[in-house]
Amino acid sequence: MPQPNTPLPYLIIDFDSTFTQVEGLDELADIALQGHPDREKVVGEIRALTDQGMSGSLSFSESLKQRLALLPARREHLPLLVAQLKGKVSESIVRNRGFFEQFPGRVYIVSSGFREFIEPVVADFGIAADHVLANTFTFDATGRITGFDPENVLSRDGGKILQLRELDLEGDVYVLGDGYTDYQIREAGLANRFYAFTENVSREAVVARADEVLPSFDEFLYQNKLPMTLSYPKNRIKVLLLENPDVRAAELFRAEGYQVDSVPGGLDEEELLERIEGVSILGIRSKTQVTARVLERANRLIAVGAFCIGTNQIDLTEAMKRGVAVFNAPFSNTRSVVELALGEIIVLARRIPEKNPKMHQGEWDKSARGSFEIRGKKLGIVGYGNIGSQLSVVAEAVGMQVLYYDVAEKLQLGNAVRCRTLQELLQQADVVTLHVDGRKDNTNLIGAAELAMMKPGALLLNNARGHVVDVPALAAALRSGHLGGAAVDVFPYEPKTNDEGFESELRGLPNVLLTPHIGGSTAEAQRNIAEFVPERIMQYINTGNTQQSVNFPNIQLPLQQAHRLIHVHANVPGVLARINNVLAEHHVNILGQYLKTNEHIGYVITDIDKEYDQEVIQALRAVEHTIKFRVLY
Ligand SMILES: NC(=O)c1ccc[n+]([C@@H]2O[C@H](COP(=O)([O-])OP(=O)(O)OC[C@H]3O[C@@H](n4cnc5c(N)ncnc54)[C@H](O)[C@@H]3O)[C@@H](O)[C@H]2O)c1
Ligand SMILES: O=C(O)CC[C@@H](O)C(=O)O
Repeated sequence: MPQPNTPLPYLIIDFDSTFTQVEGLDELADIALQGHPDREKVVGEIRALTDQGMSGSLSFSESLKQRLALLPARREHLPLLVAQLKGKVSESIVRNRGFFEQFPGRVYIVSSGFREFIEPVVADFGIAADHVLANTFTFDATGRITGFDPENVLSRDGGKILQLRELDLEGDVYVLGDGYTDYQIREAGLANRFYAFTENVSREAVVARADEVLPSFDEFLYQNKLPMTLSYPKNRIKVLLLENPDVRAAELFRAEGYQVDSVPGGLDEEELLERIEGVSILGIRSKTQVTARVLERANRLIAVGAFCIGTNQIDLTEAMKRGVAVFNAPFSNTRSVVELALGEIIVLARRIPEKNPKMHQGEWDKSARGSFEIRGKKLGIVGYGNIGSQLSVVAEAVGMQVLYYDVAEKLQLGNAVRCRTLQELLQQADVVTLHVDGRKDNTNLIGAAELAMMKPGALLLNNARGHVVDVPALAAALRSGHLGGAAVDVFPYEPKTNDEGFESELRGLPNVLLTPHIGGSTAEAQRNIAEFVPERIMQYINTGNTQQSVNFPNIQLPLQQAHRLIHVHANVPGVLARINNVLAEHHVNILGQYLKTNEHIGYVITDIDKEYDQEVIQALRAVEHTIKFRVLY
């Protein structure tokens, strides 16, 4: 690791809920009370006492005394506790193990917890026993923990202050902790700074007094320009989620340590322009337009997540040219759309959109007129991609004969028959269903001429994109009775929120089923999407893997013991050579490298074998035609 530029201050680090994610005594209570009939009640009481002691509402020594009195713990419980705590060290501390191993002499663990479990946990990080200042248990002859050594200064109120006085450290002292007793060291003038560590727990009273708040240890290292494993603290990564993706998405981003902001509904361009600065990850669905103007304003944007299939709402080329990777969920809601389409075919074939409102108005209209079975009927699928081809299988299973038309060569599933032209399909199908993508060229793919080619009484479904169908022409074909019905889920203009009204020429027409773009709106699909998209984005941020990005060259380089650099540049000759010259000039050896280009950009992942210094980084950033450069770890 590179050396810090200035002498390192002494770091006084609390153990419970700071070095580890949990309170040692709470964990011990859990172990000691296994099988105890009042386990939950007693553990709850112990936790409450811990909290009161930490926030300063109960004196520390009183809190400790009362907790130990409630605890039927024994010496033989301690190895179990240590093993448990080793698995619960705070994630950012684990991540920066190298820092502790490099500077063990500058770190003290000062804790009101107990040496018996602290010492073995921190030893794994190179922190020696004489840098652990903590209480010690007392035991009776049978091995039961009876209390604590009252001679130890840390068992008293203000114990940490007394301990720091005894230590008498020379030079700067910084305290990192989650409790009031940690802050007291600074208050007593024994530390230059107090950092409230909130990765595991955040106490209002403590945060209010802190010089700085640390959502992670990375943030401390970053602020103090100290060597760290990540190049950038995750808590500085801001996520903006629009259009209500499933809550799981925010949960996953938060669990990764990112800051998450959500705005229900969509934002129009002006509103998004106001919100986009400083955002690293933007999450949208089908409504939000990510335009060139938005991308220009997006000064920190790393990735856009489309929490849906369609990405026609995003200026993909502009995003690519600005080094912003876009990810979507290409098949998380496929099945939901297929099920909706199948339901719609049956519902239209039975003229339910007419019969259902009549029933609600008290009208009994029992008749078979215009109603038919779908068995044996011809289903024409336009766009035989993920949705189209899956619908093909399901429709055959209920006895339909499938025809399909696709501009690309596609694997023909089951007994489906390929049509060589759209016209061929339109002329034969009893039901036409659209599943083409939302590319601009597909605007008005189905207009008056195409509708006229359809069989009299045929049905049309559009669950793809609103602009694919010429809506006035469709309305005319329905009004004239040429078409027997239609189901439409997507519209050229869709309301921004549920508070906005819906206007369309299709309203009130016979046998027309209108739905508010809910093809993919099922619990299963939304959950799948909310897991799929954040996973892809986090993989990109953490490893550079762009597999399944819709606008970046797809690269995956296996992880290895190395430092990883990623570089996005304009696709002009010689950039890779220049990157490698910089590395060679700085005697940096390349362990692995993968470059892939497309018509606009080149994307290269480089693994190097040794510590990089700021000079190499600056030189790489300065390589001509660089769009984005990031050091991952
Ligand atoms: N209603 C909803 O809620 C909802 C949900 C999911 C997806 N969608 C939309 O459904 C559509 C299909 O999704 P998918 O996942 O199957 O996409 P996909 O990319 O897998 O398939 C689209 C297919 O359409 C073909 N195609 C494109 N233009 C064509 C044309 N003019 N004629 C014939 N074939 C053409 C492509 O070659 C491709 O095979 C997309 O527009 C998507 O945005 C809507
Ligand atoms: O949920 C959405 O907003 C869009 C759903 C669908 O059109 C998609 O593209 O996946």
